[in-house]
Amino acid sequence: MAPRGRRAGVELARAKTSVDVASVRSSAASSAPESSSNNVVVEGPKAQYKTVRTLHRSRLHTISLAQDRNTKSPVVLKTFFKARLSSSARAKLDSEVTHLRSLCGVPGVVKYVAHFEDEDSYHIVLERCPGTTLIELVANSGGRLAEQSLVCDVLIPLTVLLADLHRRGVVHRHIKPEHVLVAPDTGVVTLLDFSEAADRRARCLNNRAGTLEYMAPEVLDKPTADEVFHQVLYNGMSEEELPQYDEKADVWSLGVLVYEALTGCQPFLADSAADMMGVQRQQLHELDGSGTPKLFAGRHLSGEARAFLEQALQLDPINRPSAERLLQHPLLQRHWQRYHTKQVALLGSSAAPSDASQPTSSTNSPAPGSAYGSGPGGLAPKHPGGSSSTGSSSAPLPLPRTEADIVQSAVAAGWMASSSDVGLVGGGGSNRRSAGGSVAPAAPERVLAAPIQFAVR
Ligand SMILES: Nc1ncnc2c1ncn2[C@@H]1O[C@H](COP(=O)(O)OP(=O)(O)OP(=O)(O)O)[C@@H](O)[C@H]1O
Repeated sequence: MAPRGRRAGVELARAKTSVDVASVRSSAASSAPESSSNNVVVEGPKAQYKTVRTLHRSRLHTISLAQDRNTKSPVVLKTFFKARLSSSARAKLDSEVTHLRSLCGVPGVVKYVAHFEDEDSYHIVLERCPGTTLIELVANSGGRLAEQSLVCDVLIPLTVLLADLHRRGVVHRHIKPEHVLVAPDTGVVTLLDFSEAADRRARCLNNRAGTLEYMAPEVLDKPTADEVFHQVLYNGMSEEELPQYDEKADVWSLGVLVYEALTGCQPFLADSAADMMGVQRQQLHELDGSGTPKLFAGRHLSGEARAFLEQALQLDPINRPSAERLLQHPLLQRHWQRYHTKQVALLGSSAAPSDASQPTSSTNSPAPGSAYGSGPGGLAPKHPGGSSSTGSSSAPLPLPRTEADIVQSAVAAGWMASSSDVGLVGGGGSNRRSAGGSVAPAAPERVLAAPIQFAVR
C-alpha cells in the first residue's frame, strides 16, 4: 500500500491499550474508589482554575486551557470523568502523574503543576506550553516542513530530549506530531502526554502501547495490556517471561514523525496491528521499477534525510540506532551549527542586562569537547575556540564532532541530564567546578565508550 495523506479524524478513533499490569492489579484490587488507594490525592480545588476554552475532547477526558486564579498563570487542565474510567485507564492516569512528577523540571517535558480530584473527575494541571503542535505547524506550513526548519526547530531538540529520557530509563511510547509542541520563535520544543510512558528499570515493556501509525514493529507484535494481564493473572506467567522491547521503539516513532513532517504523508497506514506489520515490511522492502523502496518512491528527500529515515525505520531494533547515536547523524550534524547559533542567540537575548555578571548556562559552561581534553576521560578531541573552561560570550561555539561533544554540549546548556544525575556514571563521574564557579558536568562515560559510526561533515 502506498503512503497516503494523513488520515483525517483518526485521532478520536485511536484507542490506547497499554498499562502497567502491576498498577492495574492494584487498582482493580482496591475497593476504595477514591484518593486513599491510589496516587491521585486531593491537592487543590478545581475552583482555583478558571476554564478559558476547551482544547481537546475525548470520551474519557477533556483538555482545557485555564487560568490559575491565584497566580494568573495560564495552565492546561486535563479532566478525566470518573464514571467512564476503567481500572486500566485509571492506572494509566496514575502512571502519567507519577512520570510527570518525577520528570518535573526536565527541559522539554511538559511541566506538572498539580493533580486533584472532585466528586466526578480527576484533574491534572499542567503548565501551558508555548507553541503549536507539530501537526499544526506542518499544516500551517503548506502541508510539509522544509528540512532545515524540521531539523533545527524540531528534530535536534526532540532527539536530545529522547536521548535524555532514555538515559533516565524512561520510554515515552507515544511519540507523534500531536504530542510535540514547537515554538520556533523561542526555540522551545515540549513533549506532551506521558500516559504511556514507562520506566524500563521498574517494569517490563511487554505490551502494545501507543498509536498504531507510530508503533514500532517490535511493539505491534506484543499482546495488549489486557492480554498481558490475563496471561499473568490467569495463566500464572511471570512478566519477565514475555518478550520485551526497549527505548528503540521511540526511535521508530521519531522516524515516522520525521517522514510525515517532511513529506506531509503518514508512511504506514493500516487498520490492525497485524496489517500494520505487513505494510511496514512492504513499504521498506518492496522496490519500485527503479529499485527504490516504495516508502521513498516519488518522495523528494535529501540524501541525508533519506539515510536518517533508513536508520530510524530499521525493522529490527538491534539495527536501529539509539537516540543518542542519532545525534551524530549527518542530517543533524549538517544543521547543528545553525541550531546551536540560534540557541545561543536566544539564550543571550533572554538574559537580563542586569545579569551580565551572571553568565547564562551556555556562556559559563565549557564549550563542547573542552572538558574532555583535560578531564579524566580525555577521549574527545579539543576544538578551536573550545579550550577555555570558563568560556566567553564572544567565543564561537564549535561544531560538535563526536557523540560525546553533542551530549556534553547539551548537558552543559542544561538541555539534558548528565549521566551522574541519572545514576549511570561509574568512577570518575563526579562533577568538576570550573574556574567561573559553574559546575561542569562530568563526561558521560557510557557515551564516550560508544563507537562513532556516522561520517562527520
Ligand atoms: N501543557 C499543554 N500546553 C499547551 N497545549 C497542550 C498542553 N497539553 C495538551 N495540550 C493540547 O491538547 C492536545 C491534547 O493533549 P494530549 O495529547 O496530552 O491529550 P491526550 O489525553 O493524550 O489526548 P489523546 O488521548 O487524544 O492523545 C495537544 O495536542 C495540545 O494541542
